[in-house]
Amino acid sequence: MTDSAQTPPAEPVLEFRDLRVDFALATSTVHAVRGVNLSVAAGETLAVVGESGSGKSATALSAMRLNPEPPCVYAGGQVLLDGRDVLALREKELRKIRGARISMVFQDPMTSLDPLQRVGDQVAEVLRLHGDHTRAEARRAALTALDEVGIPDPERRYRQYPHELSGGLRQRVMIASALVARPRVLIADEPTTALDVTVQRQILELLVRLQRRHGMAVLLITHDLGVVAETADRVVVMRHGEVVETGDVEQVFTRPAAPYTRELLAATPDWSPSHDHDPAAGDRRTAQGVPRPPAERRRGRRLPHRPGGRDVRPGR
Ligand SMILES: Nc1ncnc2c1ncn2[C@@H]1O[C@H](COP(=O)(O)OP(=O)(O)OP(=O)(O)O)[C@@H](O)[C@H]1O
Repeated sequence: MTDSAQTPPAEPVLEFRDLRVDFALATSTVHAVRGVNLSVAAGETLAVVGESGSGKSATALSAMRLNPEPPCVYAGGQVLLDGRDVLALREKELRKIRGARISMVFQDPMTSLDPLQRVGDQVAEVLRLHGDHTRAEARRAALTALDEVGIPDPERRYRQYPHELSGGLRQRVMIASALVARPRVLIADEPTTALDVTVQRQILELLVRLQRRHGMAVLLITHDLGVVAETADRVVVMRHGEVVETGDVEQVFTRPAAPYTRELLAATPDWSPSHDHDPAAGDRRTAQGVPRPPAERRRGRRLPHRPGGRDVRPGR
């Protein structure tokens, strides 16, 4: 979320170099990621879009070496986090960086939160795992994190279990635990897909705010081109495990170079953020969570209005 016109490109925090990821199945091998190169700098949001099965999640999970092995085989390339190849680290070293230097928010917090543990303790545990925090310090930091992600009455919520929270609050808890250790990189894989309309918007606004405040590098995986237009600095378009196009969001959306990007944009004629939302009209575009951007973003990033058409989730 930088102004790329004014700020020179910063050093990448996370860099994928010719990454190749295979899934070795019983009768065949899926070449899920076929030589992907991309990088994200501090304070930057890079969106990854593409049809279902194009290798977005397999790429993102590689940044934490989280693809299940087997069947996953890292068949080539590097994933450099602050210059160190994550794929060459031992499990013990990986545990140190996961959650501390790089963390991830998934689509469904119910699968990531422990149903039997109080949510506040789950946030505090990240610090207990990674730092030399006392129990009291970790608790205080967790309360601050819950407050920062906009959870009202954090003292009370701290003691609750995941099932006692709404989907939106659970996603906020996930974001709090992803960010409590102040990672350099946040990976958000369809972070709002499971949420309802207004909550989607709130969560995206929250991510934008936190990203700006902490200057993290954000890798955002989404099917929603409206979200990309509003929140990302650059975009990578993937297809069949390869990057087909990459560039500044405005440039890619207004002057797409690859035929596939043009198809993707044509299949989603309503991605422009310049529409007004009318919930009564059942606006599917907004139903996928286009956040209302801060004023300066609206000024800087207004993209051409494309009247008509319905939003189609590419590849879905
Ligand atoms: N754990 C796995 N085991 C076997 N195959 C997998 C596994 N994970 C991914 N794949 C395969 O790798 C390819 C890329 O999948 P990936 O999940 O990265 O796509 P995606 O672009 O993130 O899709 P979606 O948008 O639907 O999440 C697909 O063919 C998928 O079936």
